[in-house]
Order: sequence, then structure tokens, then C-alpha cells
Amino acid sequence: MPVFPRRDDKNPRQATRPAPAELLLPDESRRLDQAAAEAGVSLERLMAAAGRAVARAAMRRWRPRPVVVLAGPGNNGGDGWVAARLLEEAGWPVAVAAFGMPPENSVAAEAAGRWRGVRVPFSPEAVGRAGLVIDALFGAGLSRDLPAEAEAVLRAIRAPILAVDVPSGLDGATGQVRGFAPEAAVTVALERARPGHVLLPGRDLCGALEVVELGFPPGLIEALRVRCWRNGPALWRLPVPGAAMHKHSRGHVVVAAGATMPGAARLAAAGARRAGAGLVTVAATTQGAAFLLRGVAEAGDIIADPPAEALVGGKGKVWVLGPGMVPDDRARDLLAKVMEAGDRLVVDAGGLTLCAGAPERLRGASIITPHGGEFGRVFGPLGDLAQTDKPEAARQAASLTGAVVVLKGSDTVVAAPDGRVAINSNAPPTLATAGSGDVLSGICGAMLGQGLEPFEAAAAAVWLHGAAAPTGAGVVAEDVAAGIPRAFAQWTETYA
Ligand SMILES: NC(=O)C1=CN([C@@H]2O[C@H](COP(=O)(O)OP(=O)(O)OC[C@H]3O[C@@H](n4cnc5c(N)ncnc54)[C@H](O)[C@@H]3O)[C@@H](O)[C@H]2O)[C@@H](O)CC1
Ligand SMILES: Nc1ncnc2c1ncn2[C@@H]1O[C@H](COP(=O)(O)OP(=O)(O)O)[C@@H](O)[C@H]1O
Ligand SMILES: [K+]
Repeated sequence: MPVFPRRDDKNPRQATRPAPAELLLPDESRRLDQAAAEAGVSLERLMAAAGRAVARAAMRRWRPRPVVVLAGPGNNGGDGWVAARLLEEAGWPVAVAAFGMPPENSVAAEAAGRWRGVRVPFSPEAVGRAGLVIDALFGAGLSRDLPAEAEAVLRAIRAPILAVDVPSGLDGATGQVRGFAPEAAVTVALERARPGHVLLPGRDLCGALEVVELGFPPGLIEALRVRCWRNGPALWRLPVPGAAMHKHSRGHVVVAAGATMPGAARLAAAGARRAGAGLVTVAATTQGAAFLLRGVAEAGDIIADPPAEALVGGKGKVWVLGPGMVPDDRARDLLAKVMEAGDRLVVDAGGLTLCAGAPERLRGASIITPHGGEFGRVFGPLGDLAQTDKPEAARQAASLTGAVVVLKGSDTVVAAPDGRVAINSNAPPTLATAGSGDVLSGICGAMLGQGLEPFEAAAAAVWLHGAAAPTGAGVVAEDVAAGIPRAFAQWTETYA
């Protein structure tokens, strides 16, 4: 079993380990406000802090210039009215274009009432000459599509946009656009980021994301028991070999290769070996083994056409089943035997196709790694849900199968059966190349083999995969496997 570096409070390097980056859902945000009010922190005070943060963000990033603040009818608009006043007090030329007024006696109405400056009609002309637009129309909890009138004004903007909470129209829970959302240069997120700041297309619309603390009393966020985080080293620790280790104590990953595409198994094996698996076996058919042996020679066992029984079972064994695999009877039989033996199992590619329309066949797997197409093939209607709410679709799939679901893409979502979700954001687009997913499934196997629990193993593997991928032209999947030591080094330098 793995030896993790001992936590040592006296070791100053450990201070760099970040706090988990919770991603708040709109409902959690509402509960937070309520809890704050009960703890004696008023919405007025929070709104003042939010408006101040927005004004400061503008002053930090731009020189004084004509600003138009688009203020909506809710508290998002309230933040806008506060920011307008503070920018004007700092000598900036500011005009407010209000899209409806806040309800009487509301905190936002009070903020609006304190505005003595210029007001302009809410129209496309109003934003035409602005040097900066502050978008405080709607926040992350938008409950319906953006009204056409608001869209017309947002579309007319030519100046950089500073968005409050989210670019209006962006759904903070899912990262989807409700009708329309503008592309911001900067988004000021309040207290914590939202899933929609990390999921696509939301992440791309936010521009630079600034998360500002509003001064909530300590302990309130913890009390929310948030179940969704940005994926990162705060959620897991990578296994680090200790002096007493030997190859048999670092997990044995068996990659089941198909007869026709053994290259995929080779990549998964490379991922597993680079990610620290002590032993890696590629179980191939005779034909597949011949292909493998003809390729660039790699150390590690290659067993030709082994009877499945010879390999299933045994301490520390982890299977990676699917890369390059044809969903035939042999594969079906192997999947059943591995499940029966209770070995830990990562299912990818051809292994998932074996379970098309039959997710119950995946019960017993530790981790499954579908891309969007495979996900739809296995989970039917959940595939449609994944188009609009990726975390929820992955969460339901995890609960259905009991496996940790890695729903891949440039915003890969990792979901556990108990409802935990990590959303990844470090993957460069160079990963969009054949075989990079195979490398990932191998890394998942290595993490399981070294003793990480499935959710931590999957989230760590996805982060490592992203950090391992070189950027720039000419990157192929082999380079991703080769980049894994560098990714480990990056983690060790900063977090270990
Ligand atoms: N805890 C926090 O994070 C804090 C949040 N604050 C601000 O509060 C905002 C959330 O406030 P609200 O809940 O009032 O939400 P919004 O400011 O987004 O506004 C909701 C209002 O807009 C209406 N509305 C929603 N969708 C609409 C549509 N498509 N067309 C027309 N009207 C629509 C609703 O009926 C409601 O009146 C955040 O975005 C943030 O800016 C701060 O003021 C203070 C602290
Ligand atoms: N544009 C992108 N940006 C970041 N990561 C990407 C992008 N496209 C694909 N990926 C990642 O690359 C991998 C591709 O896996 P997959 O689709 O299974 O390919 P293959 O089966 O060829 O290995 C996944 O981990 C996915 O998250
Ligand atoms: K907004």
C-alpha cells in the first residue's frame, strides 16, 4: 500500500496546499445569505462588499473611462448601483442604465436610491459609446432565458465587459447560456466560484475570473456541506513512493488489449507505468501481442492470449478494460469474470460499448471514463441531460452504476456515487488527439493500484493528465504519457 508523505505542520512547503475550491450552486448561495443574516451579517453589508469589489476590480484593470453600469431588477443590479456610486466617487464618469427597478423597500432599491448621478435609458445606444460596461443585470441563479430587450443591449456592447457574479444569461449551475450571454473580459465571482464558471461554455464567457470574499462569518460555507469542487490538489494527494516500497506494493495494472487496436492498450499501459503502477501487464490475443511486440519495445509484461482466469483475482490487481477493445464475446466474458472476482476495474472505450443501453452491467466497476458519445451510448436519456447539465448527468450515472464517472471533455466532470463532483479545468486542447483518453484510463488504473479511493484516484488522474499534456503544435498521446513525470514534479514542487 502507498506511503504518503507525512503531513507535518512544521513543514512550510505544505502551507502552499490550497483550500478546497468549493463551487456553490444558486440554492447554496441563497442558504448562505440566509445563514449570514441569522448570524447578524446583513444583505446590505454583503452588497456593499460586492459593489466595492466590482469597483476595485475596474480601477485595478482600467484607467478612468466612461462607464455604463447595466443594473437589473434584483440584487445583482444592487451590486451594480453600489459599484456605480463608488466609481463616481473615485472620479470616473459613470452612467447607469436600469433594466427595471428593484422592488420597493428592498436592499437593492436602497442602493439604487443612493445614486445621484447620470441615468440613461436602457437601450443599445446607451452602451455604444461606453469605454467599459459593468454587467449587473442578472446573477448566477437566472431562472429563465434572458429577455430579448436585455439581449439587444448586451449585443450592442463594443467595450470590455466587467461581469458581476456571471455574464448575464449564464446559468451558474450548469455553465449553459440561457438565450444569450455576453463575453466578459473580467468576471467578479462573489465569495466562491460557481460550477458555471468552470464548465463550458461558461468558463470561456467569463474571461479572467476574480473570486472576492465578501466577509461571511467563518464556518458558514463549511456548514453548507458543498458537494462540488474545482478539481485540484486540495481534493487528493498523489502517491509518493517510500524507501520501503517495491514494485509489488505499488499495484499491478492489467490492461486488456483488443485484437485489432493494440496501440490503445499500449498507451493505457504507458499511462499506468508512468503514473507509478509497480507492474503493468498487457493481456493481448496472440495476434494483438504480435502487433505489440513489433512496435517500439517497452518493458513490462506482455502476455499473449492468456485465459482470463489466469489473470483475474489477486492482491493489488487493477484492470483497465476497454482501450482498443472490440466489444465481442471474449471481452464480455472477461468483464464478467473480473466483476465476479471483485478486482478493481476501470472501464473505458470498447468496455463501455459492451454496456450500451445496459448501465447495470457496470455495477462493480470502480471508475468508468466515457466521453460524451460513450456516455450517451451507455446511459441513453442521461446523454441528453449531459448536454445541458454535465455534473447532474454524471452524478446520476454514478449513482446508477456505483462507479465513479469521469465524463470527459475539456471540462471533464468526475462524479462519485455519493454525490461528490469535481470539475476539471487544467486540460489543454492538445489533448484532443486520438489515444489521449487511453493514457488517462491507464493513469486511473495506476492511482487505484497505489491505494487511492476511486473518487480521489479519478480526480487525481484527470488533473495529472491535464498537467502532463504539453501545449503547442505536434502533441500526440505518447507525449502526454511522457509528460507525466513533469506533472508529478509540478505537484511535488507546489503541494507535497
Ligand atoms: N451571497 C452572495 O453571493 C451575494 C450576492 N449578491 C448579489 O445578488 C445576486 C443574486 O440576486 P437575486 O437573487 O436578486 O438575482 P438577480 O439579481 O439575478 O435577479 C433576480 C430578479 O430578476 C428577475 N428575473 C430572473 N430571470 C429573469 C428574466 N429572464 N427576465 C426578467 N426578469 C428575470 C427575478 O424575477 C428577480 O426579480 C447575485 O448575482 C449577486 O450579484 C450580493 O448583493 C450580496 C451577496
Ligand atoms: N479540447 C479539449 N481540451 C481539453 N481536453 C480535451 C479536449 N478534447 C479532448 N480532451 C481530453 O482528451 C481525452 C480524449 O479521450 P477520448 O475521447 O477517449 O479519446 P481516445 O479514445 O482517442 O483516447 C479526454 O481525457 C478528454 O477529456
Ligand atoms: K451579471
